[in-house]
Amino acid sequence: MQGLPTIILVGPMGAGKSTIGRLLAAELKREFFDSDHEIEARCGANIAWIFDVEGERGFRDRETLMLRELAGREAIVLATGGGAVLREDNRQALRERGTVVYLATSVEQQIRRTARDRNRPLLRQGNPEQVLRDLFAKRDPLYRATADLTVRTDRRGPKAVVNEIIRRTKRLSDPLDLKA
Ligand SMILES: Nc1ncnc2c1ncn2[C@@H]1O[C@H](COP(=O)(O)OP(=O)(O)O)[C@@H](O)[C@H]1O
Ligand SMILES: O=C(O)C1=C[C@@H](OP(=O)(O)O)[C@@H](O)[C@H](O)C1
Ligand SMILES: [Mg+2]
Repeated sequence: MQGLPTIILVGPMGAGKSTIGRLLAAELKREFFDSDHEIEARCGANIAWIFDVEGERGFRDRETLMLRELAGREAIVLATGGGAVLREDNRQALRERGTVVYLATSVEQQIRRTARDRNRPLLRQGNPEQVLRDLFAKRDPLYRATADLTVRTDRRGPKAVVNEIIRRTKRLSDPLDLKA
């Protein structure tokens, strides 16, 4: 086996994609990319500003271009934003280019983990709990349809989640390695 293919993390806000992606890349000695950070760097503005000025549609167009570009890189770890699975084009690009891992978590944990962050514009309109529940209903089937495997992140810390991702992605790439 030539090592693991690119690992792509999908899932809702506060599931831990950015945090776990960075740790996973360090553990695997891979380059790490976070599509939101790359969009911000290229645009010279933060996500909240892009939503304010260009609307969600403008952000999604930037996201689609960035995902296509990043998914083309070899053997990286890629953390996506929570809405990356909304467009069929995105889902296809992610599925084609790597092992996709759905980081799943409870709405209660999402609320705790996102409470202090001001850079998630979707959580600044209306009641965050209701917004997160509505997004879950719409997006959970899309995360499942895109992902090769699902890992829960609500009941353990990032390091334990990283270890489970490594163990399960190895098994996917090399099913006959019974030690994995
Ligand atoms: N498994 C976890 N256990 C505890 N806290 C976590 C876990 N994963 C992420 N966090 C914390 O939750 C917050 C949001 O995580 P983040 O990586 O930004 O999520 P995402 O990129 O999926 O929106 C951060 O403060 C992070 O430290
Ligand atoms: O769920 C979403 O639609 C979004 C999630 C955010 O990323 P995180 O999931 O990393 O918070 C960011 O891309 C943007 O605010 C939109
Ligand atoms: Mg993130």
